Amino acid sequence: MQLCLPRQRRLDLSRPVVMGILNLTPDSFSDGGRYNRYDAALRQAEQMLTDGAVIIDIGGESTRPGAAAVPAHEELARVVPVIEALRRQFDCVISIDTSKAAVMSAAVQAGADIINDVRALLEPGALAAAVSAQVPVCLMHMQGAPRSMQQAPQYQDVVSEVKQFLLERARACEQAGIDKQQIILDPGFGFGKSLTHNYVLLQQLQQFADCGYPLLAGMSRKSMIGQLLNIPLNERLAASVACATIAALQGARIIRVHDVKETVQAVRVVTAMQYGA
Ligand SMILES: Nc1nc2[nH]c(SCCc3ccc(S(N)(=O)=O)cc3)nc2c(=O)[nH]1
Repeated sequence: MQLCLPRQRRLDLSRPVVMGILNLTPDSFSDGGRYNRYDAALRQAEQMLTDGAVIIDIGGESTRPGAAAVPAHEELARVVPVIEALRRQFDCVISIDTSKAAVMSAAVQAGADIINDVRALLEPGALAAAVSAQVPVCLMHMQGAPRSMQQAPQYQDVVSEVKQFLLERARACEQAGIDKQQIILDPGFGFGKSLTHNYVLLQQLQQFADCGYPLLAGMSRKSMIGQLLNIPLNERLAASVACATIAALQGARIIRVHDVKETVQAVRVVTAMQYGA
C-alpha cells in the first residue's frame, strides 16, 4: 500500500502514519498579524515533524460546525506561502485541506503532495483539478455543509450510507482518471454526525479499512470527545489518543491529529503489537 507523490517520492502506508494538523485560519492562532501567524505556523510544523508526524495537513478555511466560507483569494494567501516555505525547509509530505479547485491547483504547484477534500471533490471544477494535479486524494464524507451539518444529522444506517457514498466518489474519481492506488477514504467524523453516529462509525471502522483503499481517520479533540466527556478542547488529549489507537487497531493508515507526539507513541505501540516490536 503505497502512494505515488510528486518528484518521484512515495509514501509507504503498510503501517499507520500520523498526519499533523496545521490550521492557518486566523482563529487558530493567538492573534498577531499575518506574518506572526506565518512564523508561528512554520514553528508548529517543525515541532510536529520533530515529534514524528509524516504528513502536515494545511488548512486555510475552517470547516468546523458553523464556520463561514472563506473566499479563494484569502484561502490562497494563507496557504501558499506556508506550503512554499515548508517545501523549501523540510522533506515532509504536505497535504492541502481544501475543497476549492483553484486552491488545489495552486497548492500542488507550490509543493503540496496530497489533496485532502472534506467535500470529496464535489465542488465545481474540483475533480478536474485533482485529475490534473496528479497527486493522491483523500475523499471524505460530510452530510450537509459546515454551517448546518450538526443541526440534525439523519441516517437509516450510517455505516452503509457513508460507505456507499465513499465508494461512489472513488468510482467517479477512477472514471475521471485518478488511479485507484491514489485514493484515500475517510468517514468524516463530526461532519454531519451525531454522537451516536460517530461511535457507530468508530466501532465499525474496520469495514472502511477493508474497502480496498487506505483509510484516514480524524477525531482529534472533536465533539465526539467533548460531548461524551463534557470537557473543553484543551483537556481532550487522552481521549483523542484513545480514538487514534482504536482507529489504528482497525486498520486506519493515516491518523489526523493535533497532538502529534503522544499519538505517534500510541501508534508505535499498536504497530509493535500488530507487526512486532
Ligand atoms: N480528511 C479529513 N480532513 C479533515 N479536516 C478536518 S477540520 C475539522 C473541522 C471540524 C471540527 C470539529 C468538528 S466536531 N463538531 O466534531 O467537533 C467537526 C469538524 N477534519 C478532518 C477529517 O476528519 N478528515
